[in-house]
Amino acid sequence: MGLVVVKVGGSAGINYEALAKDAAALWKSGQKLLLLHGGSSETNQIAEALGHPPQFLTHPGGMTSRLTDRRTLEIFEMVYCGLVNKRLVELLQRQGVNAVGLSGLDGRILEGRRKDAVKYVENGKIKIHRGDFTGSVERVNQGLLQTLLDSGYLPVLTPPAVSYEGEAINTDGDTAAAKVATVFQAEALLLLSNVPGLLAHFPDESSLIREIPASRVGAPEYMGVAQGRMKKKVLGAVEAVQGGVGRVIFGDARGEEPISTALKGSGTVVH
Ligand SMILES: Nc1ncnc2c1ncn2[C@@H]1O[C@H](COP(=O)(O)OP(=O)(O)OP(=O)(O)O)[C@@H](O)[C@H]1O
Repeated sequence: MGLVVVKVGGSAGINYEALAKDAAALWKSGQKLLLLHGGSSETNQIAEALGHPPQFLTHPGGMTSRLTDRRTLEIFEMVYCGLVNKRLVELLQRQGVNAVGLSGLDGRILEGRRKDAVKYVENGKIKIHRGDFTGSVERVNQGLLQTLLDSGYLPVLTPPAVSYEGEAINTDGDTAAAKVATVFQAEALLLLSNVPGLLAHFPDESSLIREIPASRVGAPEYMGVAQGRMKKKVLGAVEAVQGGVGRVIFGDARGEEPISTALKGSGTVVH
């Protein structure tokens, strides 16, 4: 059995207990897993509560990202590395799985270039925001992850990543997961979120796209229907399938047995 990489989204509605239960059952049956997670919705809530509300930048291509100044980075770390990561590790430990929670900073697991200056659009004009702590993952410390897996530990990974200069950088979890899956030549990459999969007419859940041929996933008919951050998932899928990952599945993490259900082919399967 090959490795399955599972990215659990951080939008509202994720059933973490069901996810941990399912992961534990699969793990005990011998399925090697590597988990990554997000935390965007809880980060927004806690940033509000702490009086440093989230701000988002819209890039010239239409993609949006969180403006990450130093204070935002600290709040991001509290939620991703603290709250969400330890929640998942605890739930897995309760299920008898020896999970190890690590950020991309630890052991330089997820490494990339810091993008200090970010282009964004405001009132139709392109502007530059400086001093951002963001970047995308270019390298994965596969050796460390393999050592953990070989020793029977289930790695639970989270952003931030680390820059080549050693700074913490906010990075997109979906494309980071795609990078990890590619490096491992994983059997499958699951991108689980609070929707049934890629919807042709978001938010109409009955418009689920069931299957996408790997050669077509980057085409406008699919890229075009993904709005906002869903675009990152489609980009991640393109990278993974082109990089040799067996299949990518966009699945639902709100119900019972979310990993097994996705592996059985519900959701949107890219192969
Ligand atoms: N065509 C589409 N099909 C399905 N979802 C879509 C589509 N277009 C936009 N979305 C939105 O994308 C969201 C999922 O992306 P998002 O990045 O918010 O989630 P996540 O991965 O769960 O969170 P995090 O970034 O914290 O990991 C859905 O909640 C939905 O609102």
